[in-house]
Amino acid sequence: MDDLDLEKLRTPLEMPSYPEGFRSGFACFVGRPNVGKSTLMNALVGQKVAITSTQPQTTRRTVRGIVHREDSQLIIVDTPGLHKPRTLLGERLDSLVRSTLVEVDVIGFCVPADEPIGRGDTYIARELAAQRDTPVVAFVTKTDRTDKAGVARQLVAVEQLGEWADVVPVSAESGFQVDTATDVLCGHLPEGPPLYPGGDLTDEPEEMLVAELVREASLEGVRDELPHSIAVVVEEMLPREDTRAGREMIDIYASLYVERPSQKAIVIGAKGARLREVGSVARRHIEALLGTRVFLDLRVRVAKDWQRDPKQLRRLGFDQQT
Ligand SMILES: Nc1nc2c(ncn2[C@@H]2O[C@H](COP(=O)(O)OP(=O)(O)OP(=O)(O)O)[C@@H](O)[C@H]2O)c(=O)[nH]1
Repeated sequence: MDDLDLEKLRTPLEMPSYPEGFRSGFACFVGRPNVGKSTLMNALVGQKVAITSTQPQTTRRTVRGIVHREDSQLIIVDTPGLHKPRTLLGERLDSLVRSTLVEVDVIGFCVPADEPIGRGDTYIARELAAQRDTPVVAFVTKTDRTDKAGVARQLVAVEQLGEWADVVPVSAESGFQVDTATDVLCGHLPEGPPLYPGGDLTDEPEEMLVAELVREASLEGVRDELPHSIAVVVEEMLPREDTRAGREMIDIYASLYVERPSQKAIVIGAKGARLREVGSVARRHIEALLGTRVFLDLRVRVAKDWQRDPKQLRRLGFDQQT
């Protein structure tokens, strides 16, 4: 698991030259679960680097997406939804979010256009008011889900929630204002050289991205309580020659951890049908990500109550988040 040390990452790359007035720095999106933070980050970066799901609270990791512009470089840190902690895992996520907030250059506060503002939003707005030194841009997300009047009403409501550097309506789905969102965030970055090489879209290790794609596939269509109980660990990624096709391929061995035997049965499905489906969906996404053929071996294991057990959390890679 990635320990977030933005200061270390601020060390500029040895770049031969970069335009005068170049801006670079870090942004993060906050908002209650399911408001579209990960989807917005993916839209800005132009590639799927954070997993998204219709289930709330699916984002557990800090994934960085990098947006490259002629005149700026925006590094996006994806945070889990800021929410009141319920489990040990929840507490660790919350402290991760808080430590991220003070280290970034600009914060994007997401509120969906199609839902009334609720207690979750006002709770977060209050937390953000405490970040006086970091500019906050409020994004009214998912504008495609309502009409113009609805968006306008939400813009006014969000204005009244706090003091924002800007308020920007955006739809990651239709692409509406996605470029503007980048412009506005980049406008709040300090002047400085690029921090990452040109082509990189994320600095997340490949194993982590692969694990997230498996987890995303495993969440499709499962009941509400299961998503929080699944963790995925990639055990091995072994490149080898595909002798029949005469090109490289990768064998990937991954474990899906659940908390109880009953959950294991759900994930595997009747005669293994669900797990096979999860494997084939995940494999397609992983092949697209890695640009090579993949053999994917998935095992489902039970790690009893891992969300509440510090030792299990450590084993599953959640220890460095605090
Ligand atoms: N129609 C529409 N749906 C969207 C848009 N952005 C996100 N969604 C959907 O909203 C759901 C939640 O999106 P996520 O990006 O996972 O939300 P999140 O805020 O990162 O969620 P957590 O990980 O729970 O914090 C998914 O089903 C997305 O497809 C949008 O612009 N338009």
